[in-house]
Amino acid sequence: MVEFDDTFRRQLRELFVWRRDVRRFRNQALPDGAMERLIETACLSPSVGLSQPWRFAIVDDPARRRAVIDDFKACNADALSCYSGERAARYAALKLSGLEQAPGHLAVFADKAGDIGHGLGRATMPETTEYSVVAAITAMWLAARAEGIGLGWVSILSPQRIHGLLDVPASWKFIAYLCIGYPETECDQPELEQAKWEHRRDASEFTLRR
Ligand SMILES: Cc1cc2c(cc1C)N(C[C@H](O)[C@H](O)[C@H](O)COP(=O)(O)O)c1[nH]c(=O)[nH]c(=O)c1N2
Repeated sequence: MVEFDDTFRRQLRELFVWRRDVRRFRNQALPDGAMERLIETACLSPSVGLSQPWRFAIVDDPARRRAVIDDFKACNADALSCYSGERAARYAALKLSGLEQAPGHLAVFADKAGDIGHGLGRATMPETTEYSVVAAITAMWLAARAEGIGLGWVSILSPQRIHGLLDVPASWKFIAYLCIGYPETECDQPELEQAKWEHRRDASEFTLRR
């Protein structure tokens, strides 16, 4: 039995406050085993029916990394073309991935065909497979920050192209591409808020009582 005290709870709260989506990385390699440790922690996450549907591809191959960066550039140019005027100028000024600098590249998938868990909880809500993988990514995000390691989620990518260029099983659905490394700076405010793209709102704005 483990008990958590007030000091721990305060620190845990600080961890939530200081976790950031990181796009700017220092030129410093990750220590040996860090990526594997983060994956192990992610695998402690809840999953529907204990299905453990998370699948990981550590991307070290320079040609594959380059292809991911090229895909990001193409998708980001397409995204920019959807905005106009001042919003387009703001979008163009944002840094939306640290793919070029991050020492660690990790693609995360959900196995839609795995029979671990025997289908429990998924019959009426098959999307709970993907939800479980997102829960694991959130755990990894926080575990990384607790070690001073930054994680940045890149979704400005073509799932089909990423799937193809990483040559993973057909049943794996692409969920996230993560950049992992040491952040240039630490901050308690989201970068998109600093850039005045969007601001954080109070929890009461998102909560109904019924
Ligand atoms: C599913 C999903 C997908 C993305 C993101 C997040 C999540 C949850 N975020 C990061 C996102 O912009 C960031 O979380 C918010 O701006 C809040 O900032 P903090 O995470 O609190 O620093 C993100 N950021 C970015 O620069 N490029 C991207 O492609 C994405 N994609």
